[in-house]
Amino acid sequence: NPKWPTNNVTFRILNYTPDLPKADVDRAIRNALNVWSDVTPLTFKKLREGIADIMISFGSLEHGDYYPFDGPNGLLAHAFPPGQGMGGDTHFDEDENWTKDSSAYNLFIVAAHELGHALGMSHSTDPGALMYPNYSYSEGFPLSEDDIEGIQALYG
Ligand SMILES: CC(C)C[C@H](C(=O)NO)C(=O)N[C@@H](CC(N)=O)C(=O)NCc1cccc(N)c1
Ligand SMILES: [Ca+2]
Ligand SMILES: [Zn+2]
Ligand SMILES: [Zn+2]
Repeated sequence: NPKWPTNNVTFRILNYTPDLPKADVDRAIRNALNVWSDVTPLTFKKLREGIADIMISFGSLEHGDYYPFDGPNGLLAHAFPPGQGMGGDTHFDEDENWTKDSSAYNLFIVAAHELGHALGMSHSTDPGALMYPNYSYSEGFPLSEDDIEGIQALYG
C-alpha cells in the first residue's frame, strides 16, 4: 500500500456540509485525524489556503472525479490513497445526512474510515474493524486491533 513519504501530513477543508455547524465539522475531522495520530508518529497540520496533502470536500453525484456519488445512502464517501494531486483527497456525499450522534450518518466515524484510506489503509474483513467496508456506529475509540496493526505496519 502507498503511504505518505513523511509523517507530517497537511489537510484542508474546502467546503462545509449545511447539515452541521462549521465548528462540529472541524471537530469531527480533527477527532478523526487524532484517532490515527494517537497510534502512529503521524502529525496533521490544517491549512486554510493552498494545496494540502489531504483536500477534504463535500459533493453530490458528479463532483469532479470519475467516482460520482449516488444520492442518499449507498456510497457515503471515498478517499484516494496517498500520492500527488488527488492522492489523499477525501470526498463526502452531500446527499447524506451528516450527524454528530448515533443517527445516520455520524461524520466522525465516516471521516475516521475515509482518512484511513487517505493514509493508505485498505478495507478489512474484520467486521469489528473501522476499515470494514460497511458503516456501523460505535461509541468510544473506533480502532480495532486489526486497524492498529494495519496503520502501524505503514507508519509504526
Ligand atoms: C467501494 C467504496 C468506494 C465504497 C465506499 C467506501 O468504502 N469508502 O471508503 C463507501 O461509501 N462504502 C459505504 C458502504 C457501501 N455502501 O458500500 C460505507 O459505509 N463506507 C464508509 C464507512 C464508514 C464508517 C465505517 C465503515 N466501516 C465504513
Ligand atoms: Ca450516497
Ligand atoms: Zn470524489
Ligand atoms: Zn472504505
